[in-house]
Amino acid sequence: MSLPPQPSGPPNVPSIPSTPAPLHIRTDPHSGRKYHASAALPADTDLLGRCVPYTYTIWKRFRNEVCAECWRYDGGRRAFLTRRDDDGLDRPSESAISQDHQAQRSTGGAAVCAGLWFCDERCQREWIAREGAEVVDLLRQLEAARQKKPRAKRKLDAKALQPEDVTPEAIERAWEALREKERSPKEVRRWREVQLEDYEADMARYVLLALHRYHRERCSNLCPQPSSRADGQHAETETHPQSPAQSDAAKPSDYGRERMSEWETFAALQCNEVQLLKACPEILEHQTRIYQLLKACFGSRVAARSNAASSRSSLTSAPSPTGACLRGDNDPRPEDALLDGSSKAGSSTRVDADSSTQPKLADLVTVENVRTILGVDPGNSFGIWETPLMEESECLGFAVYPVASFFNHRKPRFSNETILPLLIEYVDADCAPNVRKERDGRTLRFLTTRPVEDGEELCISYGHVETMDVQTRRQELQEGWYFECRCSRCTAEAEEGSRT
Ligand SMILES: C[S@@+](CC[C@H](N)C(=O)[O-])C[C@H]1O[C@@H](n2cnc3c(N)ncnc32)[C@H](O)[C@@H]1O
Repeated sequence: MSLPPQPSGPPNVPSIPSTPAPLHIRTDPHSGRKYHASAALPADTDLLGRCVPYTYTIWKRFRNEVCAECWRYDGGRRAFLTRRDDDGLDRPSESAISQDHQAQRSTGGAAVCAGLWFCDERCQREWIAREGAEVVDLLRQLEAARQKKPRAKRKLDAKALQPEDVTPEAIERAWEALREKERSPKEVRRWREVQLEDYEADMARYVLLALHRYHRERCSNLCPQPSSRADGQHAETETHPQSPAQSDAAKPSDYGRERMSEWETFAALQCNEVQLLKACPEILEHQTRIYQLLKACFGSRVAARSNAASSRSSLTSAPSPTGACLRGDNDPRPEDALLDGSSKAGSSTRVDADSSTQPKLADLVTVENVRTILGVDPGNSFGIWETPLMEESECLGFAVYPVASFFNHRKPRFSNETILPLLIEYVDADCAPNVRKERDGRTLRFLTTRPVEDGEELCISYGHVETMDVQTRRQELQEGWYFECRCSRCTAEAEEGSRT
């Protein structure tokens, strides 16, 4: 599902790109949007600067071996990870309260960990400054819903779709059923009991981080407010797969606009929901369970209030020292403030007087947004691979870098369909990637591998397929990224194969 690693290139390249970025987006009816050079560029041109992920997840298996900030991994050794969650940071009230709150769900009253480990205080502070201090509490709540022990495999819903039944309409019906159910607060409260399997909890973290980023953008007025989707209708599908929330965000034609918000760019990425579910129909059930839990914990203010109320009684019997001196009994709970969207980066535990007009995280936990985020992963995300990259490198998780996801894999050959197939060695060079990717911590950089002409398409390689024969290569790209590769090399080799 995630883009595999690229070999690293030389490190001696500038980190700041020339501005404005020397590339623009064009659209092709078959391969969608793609980058082109806006001018002749020398080798080693830094095309996008340092790209940071919009959202990511580290698989649970590696979570206590990888720094959540710089993604350092030391072959499974953990000695370099000296900080955890927000431990040691001066953030008394929310943390203490939320841990107490979570004690309800954890066994034996032990506080639930948010699942964040850091090299040192610097990494910890950087992560918290970027993501928001309140996210630590949100992740704690989410982790409390992770199954404690893997159970025997859950019996899949008898009505689960079969691959041949997977159509956009069938998927829409499944989500519409959830929209119907969530009209009942009682039903949503029941969803709080959902226990997520590891895969589901890891994906839920990815969704939650994206929703929270979107929320922060709206709080800083960087992002348009979502339009009301009471009818639950999705945007009309254009020639290229569209995200469910794309009409709230950008159309492909919006590219080139002066400034798109990060959420708009993220939500405008190609949606591979149908392709993913056709390949693995059981994922739909995982996705709906992720939604139920997120809705119940973070999207339902009714449920959140009752949650906060029961937490209040547990606090009364065992108040945390810091919480007790910071709040009066009638003060709003930090959990309410968080869901009301009035807690800005953990700096305040009070709900402002005008909180009703402020953006609310709860309002973003919608079927459309969650489907958009889940639909972006397959085919757009980049694997977080152990470095230096080797044959046996571990894939530690995945991340989405919205602006980086418009690079196509090699140059598709569409405009010249009528040209007789060229010699394979020649077309290989013709469509060979002219951009390489480098990872430094959590940032990615994209650099030209050779001089590029004005207007030339800029493309990367999606990974380890390069040495495979054309059939295997196309199959890998189809199964991993859901497209039939139309690059000159694949096209020519396939034509050659069918002639011989
Ligand atoms: C990471 S996205 C790249 C951006 C994409 N073109 C878009 O409009 O969002 C990957 C998708 O681009 C298209 N694509 C990329 N490289 C291609 C190629 N060599 N041949 C055909 N389609 C390609 C496929 O639809 C693929 O699923």
